[in-house]
Amino acid sequence: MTAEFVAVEGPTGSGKTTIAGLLAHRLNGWRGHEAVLTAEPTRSPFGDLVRASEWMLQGRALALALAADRAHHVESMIIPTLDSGKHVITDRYVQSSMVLHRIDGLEPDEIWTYNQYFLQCTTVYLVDRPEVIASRLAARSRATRLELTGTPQRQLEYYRDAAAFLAHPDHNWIQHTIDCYGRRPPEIVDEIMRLLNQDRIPGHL
Ligand SMILES: Nc1ncnc2c1ncn2[C@@H]1O[C@H](COP(=O)(O)OP(=O)(O)O)[C@@H](O)[C@H]1O
Ligand SMILES: Cc1cn([C@H]2C[C@H](O)[C@@H](COP(=O)(O)OP(=O)(O)O)O2)c(=O)[nH]c1=O
Repeated sequence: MTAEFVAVEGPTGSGKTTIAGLLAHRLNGWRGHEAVLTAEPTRSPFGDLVRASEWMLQGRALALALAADRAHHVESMIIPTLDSGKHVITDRYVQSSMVLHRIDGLEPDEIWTYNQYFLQCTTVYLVDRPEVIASRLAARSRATRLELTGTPQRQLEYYRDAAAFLAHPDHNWIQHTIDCYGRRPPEIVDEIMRLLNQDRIPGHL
């Protein structure tokens, strides 16, 4: 069995960071492989620069900057970690770009051209009621530019479009949508584990 590459996706405030952390813990040792948790934008100096530049970089410039950060992430961390036999769980990946840079004014086809060559993964989409997500965002002390621009409804809609796009036979990504409404994080992780156990996941292609 090869190590698995799993992305946790969903609107801001849907629980990605919480679930990705718990999932990495549960995947540690699964099928005999350790698990490594990572995130995008990366915690590298370049990822930090991109995150800090979100108010200045917009549209195409931001999408290209995130794609550069992702290229470095895939080449310098994700592939070597999978090659060393460890599962990789990332908090955000290609689908975040498909949603957030669309909110920032780009067409999906353009965003895809910047992302089409990246290593495919198994994607878990977290969805919840827009009002639940909105109430979590309202409780946050800080918001990024894109969080202030795109409503939870719009992010949910664009995530559905991204899932449909990547389900096309030309792309054929393995994707699961988890309805988190009224469920505690450990239950959500149980559901993800059940789905991963069911999959014949190609993992590191
Ligand atoms: N299933 C859940 N039920 C209740 N609260 C949750 C759940 N998942 C996450 N939260 C809480 O919602 C907030 C946003 O979660 P977070 O993981 O930061 O979301 P994201 O990374 O998608 O922005 C946090 O305060 C977290 O504790
Ligand atoms: C991965 C990714 C993130 N982003 C943005 C979304 C957020 O505003 C920011 C990440 O902020 P951060 O606070 O680090 O993460 P999160 O919102 O998941 O808790 O980067 C993009 O614009 N495009 C992308 O492809």
